[in-house]
Amino acid sequence: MATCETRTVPFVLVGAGGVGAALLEAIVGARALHKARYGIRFSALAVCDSSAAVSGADAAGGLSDAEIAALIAHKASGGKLASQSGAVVRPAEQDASVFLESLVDKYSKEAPDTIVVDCSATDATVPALLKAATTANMRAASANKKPFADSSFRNFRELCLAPTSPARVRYESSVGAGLPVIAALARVVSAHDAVTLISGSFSGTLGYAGESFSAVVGKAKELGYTEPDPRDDLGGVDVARKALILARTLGMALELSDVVVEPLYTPELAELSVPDFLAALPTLDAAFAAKVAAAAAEGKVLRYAANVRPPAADGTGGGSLKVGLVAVPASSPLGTLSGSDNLVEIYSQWYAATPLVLRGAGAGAGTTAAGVLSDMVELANTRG
Ligand SMILES: NC(=O)C1=CN([C@@H]2O[C@H](COP(=O)(O)OP(=O)(O)OC[C@H]3O[C@@H](n4cnc5c(N)ncnc54)[C@H](OP(=O)(O)O)[C@@H]3O)[C@@H](O)[C@H]2O)C=CC1
Ligand SMILES: N[C@@H](CC=O)C(=O)O
Repeated sequence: MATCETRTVPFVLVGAGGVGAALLEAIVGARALHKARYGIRFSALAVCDSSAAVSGADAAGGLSDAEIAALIAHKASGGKLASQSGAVVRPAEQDASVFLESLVDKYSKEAPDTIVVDCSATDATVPALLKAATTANMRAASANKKPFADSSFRNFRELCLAPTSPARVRYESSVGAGLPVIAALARVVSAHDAVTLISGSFSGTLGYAGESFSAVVGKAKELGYTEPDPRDDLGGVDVARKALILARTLGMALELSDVVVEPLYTPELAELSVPDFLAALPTLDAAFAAKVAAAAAEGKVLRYAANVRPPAADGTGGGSLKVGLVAVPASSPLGTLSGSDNLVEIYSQWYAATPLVLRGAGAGAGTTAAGVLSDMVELANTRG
């Protein structure tokens, strides 16, 4: 019987919170499948949190599965990686982006086919991801939206739209978590099927928007759906980033400031710290409940919806991005969403009367990590 050699695929993980830990767990759980089906074994060369990087030294130069399990337990108990023995601690005065870029630089020399995986929620990863996207055999996968929605379309173009990029950079979980939204859109784009509209609900947290406001936000936070800073969710910025990422994937040269955003909280609350902000949320309950009741009186429900409208095929109109609260019929596709479900409808030349629809869990550490892992397998399988 022929034996299939197993190829080691090294990676560096930035971010060891809910999604990062779920990813490590999923990688260890998928070892037998990855070996049998793809002939690969992922090896964690380093894992970073906001304080430090820990690296491994098993036969493939990575963390052993026992070390990964201990790291996950340490993070779950609220620990910092800086307290782990052998950790490379980021000096307090060093900018996080410099620390991460120099780490990626080191591995670009020691293990040139490393995949840099971003499961953090910081834009400090931009230089590290750009380095991975533009260095010989390196690759990048990200659940983090910020680098893809940052202030420079130029960065996005270098990360995702350069001719070599589709095989080098994946950011599937940045929109709709594990739902293959970017993959579906990329196929539509590659077939020159002009997209006329992308619409739906792109927030797991705000999918709950029909119930008691503060209780629902608290529940979403407990379930790990909210951003590390939940004001990003409630201010609409998280959905705006997702809309922008979809627009940029279509090639639209837009910035976050081009998105028309309707926040769900008042400007005074924006000034508060996160704990004070969460404590103040019940003050919004009565006004929100009144909106829910007004919609219900017309057989409607409230949803936080997004619309990405590209310019018309004849070049007229600059295109528009809009996210905000809408009242929709309770029986409509958007109206029947529940829990953390997302709905993404893509209208195009070939999906004109009936859109291409992706619907399902749009938040949660497990499904988000699954999307990242699938990105990593694709990157490992598409080496030049
Ligand atoms: N949760 C979800 O449902 C989804 C999340 N995402 C995205 O996934 C990402 C992670 O989300 P989640 O796991 O829930 O968030 P968490 O807050 O649980 O984890 C974030 C992690 O990033 C680390 N981090 C912060 N700054 C840095 C830095 N400078 N260098 C290295 N690591 C850093 C944190 O470190 P420390 O532990 O020290 O604080 C933490 O480990 C986010 O970008 C989010 O938008 C995408 C889709 C769905
Ligand atoms: N905070 C986000 C997480 C996924 O992107 C959400 O609620 O959808």
